[in-house]
Amino acid sequence: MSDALPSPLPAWGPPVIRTIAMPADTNPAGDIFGGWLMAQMDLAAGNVAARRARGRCATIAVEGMTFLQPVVVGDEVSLYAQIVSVGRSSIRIQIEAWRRARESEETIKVTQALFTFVAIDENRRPRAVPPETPGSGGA
Ligand SMILES: CCCCCCCCCCCCCCCC(=O)SCCNC(=O)CCNC(=O)[C@H](O)C(C)(C)COP(=O)(O)OP(=O)(O)OC[C@H]1O[C@@H](n2cnc3c(N)ncnc32)[C@H](O)[C@@H]1OP(=O)(O)O
Repeated sequence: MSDALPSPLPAWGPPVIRTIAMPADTNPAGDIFGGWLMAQMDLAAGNVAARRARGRCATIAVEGMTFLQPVVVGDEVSLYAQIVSVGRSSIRIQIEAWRRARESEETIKVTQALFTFVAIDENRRPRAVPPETPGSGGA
């Protein structure tokens, strides 16, 4: 029998990014800066979008950005992503960030948002997202 604690993590597969919150990422109050978390979410979603679109993508919108719990220095922060839908040139991706305190197995959802990316060409104009291929992601 396993001693592992039950985990409510999203069933979206492994995190796209896992990183450690560092002192340089704090706001004046000493907690982790929300802008740093948003940047991590943008990076994670952008990585998923670029993989699905097989090339460059630009963030066009962020909906429902919600900060549920604070993150503190030393936390392990994991970014989970799921493609929600794919349009002609756009890809919508749900992102959640979860924290794990350094010396705990408890994981807590700290932020969530819906990012929309547009696949762009070399002139930064929208291009069609190519058909899905094995390994390029869902939806
Ligand atoms: C060289 C290396 C490459 C590979 C590298 C891989 C690395 C991977 C990791 C990096 C990960 C970092 C990721 C950071 C990504 C940025 O930081 S990007 C920087 C911030 N974003 C920007 O500067 C974008 C600025 N905006 C623009 O340039 C233009 O709006 C765009 C994006 C070119 C779109 O042009 P547009 O004429 O407005 O587009 P339009 O044809 O009207 O609509 C296009 C689509 O967007 C949808 N749309 C339009 N407005 C909205 C809206 N408000 N909300 C939702 N959807 C909308 C439309 O419905 C349409 O969807 P489809 O029907 O085609 O599916």
